Amino acid sequence: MDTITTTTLMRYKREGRKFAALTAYDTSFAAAFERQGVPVLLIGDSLGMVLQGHDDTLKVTVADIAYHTRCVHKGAPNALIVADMPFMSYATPEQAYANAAELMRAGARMVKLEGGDWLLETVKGLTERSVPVCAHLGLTPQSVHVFGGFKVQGRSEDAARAIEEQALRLQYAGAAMLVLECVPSELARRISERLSIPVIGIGAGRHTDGQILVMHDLLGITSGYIPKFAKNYLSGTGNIQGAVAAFVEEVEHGRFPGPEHCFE
Ligand SMILES: Nc1nc(=O)c2c([nH]1)NC[C@@H]1CN(c3ccc(C(=O)N[C@@H](CCC(=O)O)C(=O)O)cc3)CN21
Ligand SMILES: CC(C)C(=O)C(=O)O
Ligand SMILES: [Mg+2]
Repeated sequence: MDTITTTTLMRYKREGRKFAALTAYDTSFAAAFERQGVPVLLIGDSLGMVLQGHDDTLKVTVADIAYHTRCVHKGAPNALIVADMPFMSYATPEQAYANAAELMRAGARMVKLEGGDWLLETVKGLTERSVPVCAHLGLTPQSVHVFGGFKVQGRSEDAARAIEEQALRLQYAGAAMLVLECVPSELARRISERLSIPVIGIGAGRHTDGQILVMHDLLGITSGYIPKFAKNYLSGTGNIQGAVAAFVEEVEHGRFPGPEHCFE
């Protein structure tokens, strides 16, 4: 795989070429994902749930993400490696700068932050200081206790408009990419059309530029409640390489997600 940069993804977007993304936490899976042509790998703070067994993502530390970023970096030298900034690690711009530096030194090439307008100064400041930023709107799991559960966001007209306007302002502040999680498909379609930066969806319908899944959901080994947007690709293929290849293929051809994985 050629080295993937934000320029590559901007070109995919202009060409209308859909792309796959996966979470990754270790060298061996990262290498397998890169080999199957997954251009974007996220060291997600979902690791607090799928690796550490917590019931939310709030207990994850910068050291945890840095450790797993080092592991993924070794396995996937060419993928665009995005590291989640954990809960409260970007509460002020200064904290964000120090913690983003640690993740970049661990091998990240972009950091992801959850939130809207309150983050505009931080996004601008990080970008000016040479750290590419991916914004994350909609169901932002670090806010689960504010939302009162992992609930679809942007269902009302007002809430949808607020998310759309925040997406535009985040792009204007310098965000290089956007993750939209658990929002109605129509809202995600509108935002993906209005933004020039790549938009990656999870539970956000089929019209975003990219699609991301937590790798454990792709392999069907998530314990407990499985989100509606997840799809087990291992059951249909029988081996991990085949599962990843099937996911990439379905995303690139617009066959994933299907209506059963979306919120209307
Ligand atoms: N295995 C796993 N997959 C994920 O996608 C994921 C994690 N863990 N951990 C971190 C966050 C938490 N996420 C979640 C967790 C649950 C739902 C969920 O239960 N959603 C309901 C929506 C209910 C509604 O408001 O209609 C669903 O039916 O999927 C969504 C996202 C996404 N992330
Ligand atoms: C689900 C993705 C977008 C994420 O933020 C994570 O894995 O932590
Ligand atoms: Mg996350």
